[in-house]
Amino acid sequence: MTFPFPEQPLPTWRRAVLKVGSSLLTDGKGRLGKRNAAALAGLVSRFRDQGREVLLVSSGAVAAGRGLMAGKRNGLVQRQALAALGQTPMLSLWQGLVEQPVAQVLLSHDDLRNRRRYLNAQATLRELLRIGALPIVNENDTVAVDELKLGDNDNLAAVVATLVDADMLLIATDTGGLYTGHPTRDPDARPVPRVKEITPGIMRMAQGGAGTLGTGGMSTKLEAASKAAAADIGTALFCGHDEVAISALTHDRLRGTFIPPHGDRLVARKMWLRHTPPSGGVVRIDDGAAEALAERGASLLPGGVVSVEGDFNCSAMVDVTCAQGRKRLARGLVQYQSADLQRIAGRHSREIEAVLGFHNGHSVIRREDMVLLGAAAAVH
Ligand SMILES: Nc1ncnc2c1ncn2[C@@H]1O[C@H](COP(=O)(O)OP(=O)(O)O)[C@@H](O)[C@H]1O
Ligand SMILES: N[C@@H](CCC(=O)OP(=O)(O)O)C(=O)O
Repeated sequence: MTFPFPEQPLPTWRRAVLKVGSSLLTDGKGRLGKRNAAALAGLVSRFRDQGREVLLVSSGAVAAGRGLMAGKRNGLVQRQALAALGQTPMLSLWQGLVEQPVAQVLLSHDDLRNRRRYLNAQATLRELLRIGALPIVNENDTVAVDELKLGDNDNLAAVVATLVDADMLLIATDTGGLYTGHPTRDPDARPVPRVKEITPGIMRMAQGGAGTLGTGGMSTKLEAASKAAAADIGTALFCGHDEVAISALTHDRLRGTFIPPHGDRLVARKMWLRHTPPSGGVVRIDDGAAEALAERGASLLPGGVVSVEGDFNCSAMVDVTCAQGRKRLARGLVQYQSADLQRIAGRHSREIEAVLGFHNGHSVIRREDMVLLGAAAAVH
């Protein structure tokens, strides 16, 4: 019996990388299975309805390839062939479960070491998010020989999170999160809900590698969390087959392990936002939006905008105030210039493109581009 994880609040985020490993995508016979993927695809869709962006890092190509061929094939070149065979079935599995179009992105170490290719990968991923596709990233196993391998998809997910400037790394596992010892083999193993820092002692808790299908297991998840924390991205480990844990995430609650970011980047960014010169522009918002900003740390959506004052460009620093009066609630960088913002004020985010003929994202001011002022700042 494994002990359950307590529920805890999870810092709100706007763009996340969700990593799903082979063990969650295969059935008992090692074939590609739909059950867990369906619940996780549902989670991706709910995040999208909430106006958040998600990229998927999905394993399962080798397992899917193995499911198609009889006999054992474990050498490098055989795994590469299995990955090539299984890549399309893995992608089709996801495409059958989400409404948005899925986009296949295969990366290798070389792509990320070369600055031009790194920037190209970054631009493509951002464009895919902008047009509403679901990027599904996997290692390009077919060309990645051992010394050029990124290694495993947990570490790849941390690299992708940094690449797209995500503010959360969500790693689904086949167990509840990190335990003090192996969850099924060690009867004394207890849940670890929060890890402040990945020390050698914490690494020792993760024993052995993954099962026969994956390459990761818990130790690569901790390595990935450590990389993400250094890039100021928090990591949440949760059970990818526990419906309650999955649904909790849509309310920014975690049943699993949280590894917080180191925090320096956020502090520096908030400082910078606080001191960026104003453009003179004012965005007035209704009470619901004011509450969402202060209580839930949400981005400002066009639906909450009541009126706009002043002439400003996209990316200008504006004051966010109540609908009446001059009380300043926040300041932030706008995604739309004043004339466009006037036209989308009060509208739903999904109407933006129809009204303006283009789309700069769901938000008027993204969470990471905003700093709360006065009493509201005390909450977030
Ligand atoms: N301390 C630990 N806490 C949790 N899981 C651990 C620990 N040590 C080893 N493990 C193993 O790691 C597995 C989690 O990785 P898993 O989700 O299978 O990986 P992948 O995503 O690579 O398929 C657990 O099921 C367990 O077998
Ligand atoms: N690229 C491989 C997965 C490698 C991997 O890291 O697997 P896992 O440990 O299950 O996340 C594949 O698609 O099968």
